[in-house]
Amino acid sequence: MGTALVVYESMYGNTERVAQAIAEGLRDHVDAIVCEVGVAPDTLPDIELLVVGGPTHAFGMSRASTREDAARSAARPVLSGRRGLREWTEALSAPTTPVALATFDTKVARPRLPGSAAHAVARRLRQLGMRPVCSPETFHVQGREGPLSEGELDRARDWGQSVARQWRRHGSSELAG
Ligand SMILES: Cc1cc2nc3c(=O)[nH]c(=O)nc-3n(C[C@H](O)[C@H](O)[C@H](O)COP(=O)(O)O)c2cc1C
Repeated sequence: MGTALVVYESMYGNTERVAQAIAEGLRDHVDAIVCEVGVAPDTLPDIELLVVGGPTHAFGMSRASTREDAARSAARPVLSGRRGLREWTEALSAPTTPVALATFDTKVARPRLPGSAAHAVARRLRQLGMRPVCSPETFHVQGREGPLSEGELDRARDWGQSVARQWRRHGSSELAG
């Protein structure tokens, strides 16, 4: 059984908490490492399952300008101010071995806005040859800086378990096809 890597972007810590909960769920089935996007590797040797998530900013993945906006209003330094999923995936090399994929994002619960960082990053990673095992998933926060809506960490743990189960069911060879 190979290793799973969870890469997250987070300004205020909400997506980071979701990523940690997803990794807990994954670990019922597979070894899982969690990595903040600023220090995520640009190649993926030995990774069989990649789980990627970040906050939805301006209907998609963050940009330098939206991260600056996020930092301006924050009481503490933001976690992923320097590099987001967009910049990481631009630097990422296409894997030479099959990599299964699952993506998630966080969004405000209200108002319900269109757009999704999870869909956007999935599109980019599919272009690098990765194969999604499930649809992108969204977890909700109560306001721009959080907190997470009630029950979202439990849902994230369950989703992590379900991603690992679907990955095992499909098998990496079929996903590579
Ligand atoms: C600049 C900026 C733009 C945002 N745009 C959206 C948006 O288009 N849709 C949405 O649902 N939430 C939006 N949000 C709310 C973020 O999704 C929310 O801050 C995030 O889920 C919190 O996660 P984090 O603590 O990991 O950064 C935006 C937040 C910021 C700071």
